[in-house]
Amino acid sequence: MNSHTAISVNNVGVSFRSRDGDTNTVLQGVDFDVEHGQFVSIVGQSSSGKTTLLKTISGLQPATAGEVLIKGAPIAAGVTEIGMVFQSPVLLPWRNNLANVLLPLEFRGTRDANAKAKAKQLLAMVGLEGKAKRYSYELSGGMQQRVAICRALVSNPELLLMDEPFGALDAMTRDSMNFEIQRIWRQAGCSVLFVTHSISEAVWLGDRVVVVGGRPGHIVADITIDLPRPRDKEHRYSTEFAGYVSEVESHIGVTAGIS
Ligand SMILES: Nc1ncnc2c1ncn2[C@@H]1O[C@H](COP(=O)(O)OP(=O)(O)OP(=O)(O)O)[C@@H](O)[C@H]1O
Repeated sequence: MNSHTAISVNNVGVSFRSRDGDTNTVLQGVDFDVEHGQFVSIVGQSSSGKTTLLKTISGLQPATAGEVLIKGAPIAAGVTEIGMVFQSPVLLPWRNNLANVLLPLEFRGTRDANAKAKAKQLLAMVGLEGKAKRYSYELSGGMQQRVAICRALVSNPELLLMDEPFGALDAMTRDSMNFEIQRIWRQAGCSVLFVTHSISEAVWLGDRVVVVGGRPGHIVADITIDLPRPRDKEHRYSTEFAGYVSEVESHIGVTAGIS
């Protein structure tokens, strides 16, 4: 760990015990750091433990071995430093979009005089400035996911955890959200851990692609993606991009992608 390290995952293991007493070790010896402001994509076969890893980093799932440190401190102390976005936006239908964004501050009792302005500023950042008073049922899937991203960012988290955030969107919306999240991340200045089933999405977005594999799950590859930023469409058709996709595929153990 150095002064730029946002998060350290130190030799983490997670086991579950079934009702009949069997132990299922899902993760073992998971060890990696994320630098402040880095975008790290996580890929791996289904059931390899990617969601379990994100939950453990967020503190929702206790590690049975090792530890997770956020800026050098145990996660329990720094839980407000983390924002989460899931595949489903899970917005409360009786609250308008602005009130949904403000929700984490109300839960934590940290809503202050500037909160509303901050929430409005985030909605404007994701292109929803005119939708603050609208309700989730009035928005498209991509717009709902942008509100969920604002809700995750409203506490100025050090780390944004995203678990297949665009998995439920149609291909064209997903494509535009890929551009959006790149812009949002650069503006927000936080670190991102981004789980996806799409290898090309992982490569296109990531500073690194971390591959989880094996039984129990561990990190089988950690590949630095040395493509220029900001990334645009032409990078997806470059030889370098194709090379990275092929390298990630070889570590996952598939030849035709995983979704
Ligand atoms: N609370 C739990 N209790 C028992 N087993 C669990 C629990 N949570 C996850 N598991 C098991 O851990 C393994 C990894 O699950 P996880 O959801 O982390 O995988 P994943 O890589 O995210 O999968 P996918 O790509 O399909 O979403 C699975 O076998 C799952 O059944």
